[in-house]
Amino acid sequence: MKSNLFITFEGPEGAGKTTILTRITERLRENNIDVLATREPGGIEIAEKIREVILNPENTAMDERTEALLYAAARSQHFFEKVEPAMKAGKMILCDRFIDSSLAYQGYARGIGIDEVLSINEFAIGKRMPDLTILFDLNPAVGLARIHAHNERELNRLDVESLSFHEKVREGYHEVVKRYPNRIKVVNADQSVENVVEDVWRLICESLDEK
Ligand SMILES: Nc1ncnc2c1ncn2[C@@H]1O[C@H](COP(=O)(O)OP(=O)(O)OP(=O)(O)O)[C@@H](O)[C@H]1O
Ligand SMILES: Cc1cn([C@H]2C[C@H](O)[C@@H](COP(=O)(O)O)O2)c(=O)[nH]c1=O
Repeated sequence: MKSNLFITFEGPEGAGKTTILTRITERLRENNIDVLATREPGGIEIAEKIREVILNPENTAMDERTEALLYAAARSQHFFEKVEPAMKAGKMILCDRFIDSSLAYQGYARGIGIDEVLSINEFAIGKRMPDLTILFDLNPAVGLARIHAHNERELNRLDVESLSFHEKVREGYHEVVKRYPNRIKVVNADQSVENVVEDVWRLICESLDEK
């Protein structure tokens, strides 16, 4: 069975993407599937440097178009340096965020426009889209409360946006789902970690069966 699927995890802050990605990676490896787990923005040196610029809370003057272009630049470097070669080597890719984050955050919530942000991303990565995207759907207030309660990482420039911004991000994701109903599968992220892992595992197995 071919297992070199490109799978992305999407959703608002604190939805559990990183937690579940780690658990699913372990389970895939136990099943002898060769997996590359990576993240955006970042995943390689140049893109991690761009991440520091985008997410630094001191960069309050950053224009929203600059922000969208920096995410697209980091994506281009990460995709061609790391993701595509790994896919060609037969690996399954699990990527924590990808293009749909840009469509929801910059395109919809920032108000640049989903089509406009799509077009700069088409310049960055061509028409390469994931085989499967899992949207971790959650009330953003719940996700933000998780981040504040656990206090595991510093808050970044996007985390500290208003609750209404994060509510728009969620709406933005649902607009993006309407555009790509076959690719994006929605999971209820407001349940136990175990239940979310099982829902995500089932979706990945279904995609593998279809391949
Ligand atoms: N299903 C869950 N129920 C309760 N808490 C959870 C659940 N999933 C993850 N968490 C906790 O919520 C916090 C955020 O989780 P995680 O970092 O995985 O989210 P994320 O979606 O990757 O967030 P971000 O995009 O903001 O980095 C962590 O402390 C994690 O332990
Ligand atoms: C890829 C991408 C990300 N973002 C935002 C979403 C988050 O607020 C941060 C990344 O932080 P995380 O802890 O790694 O989830 O960046 C965005 O606005 N647009 C994008 O394309």
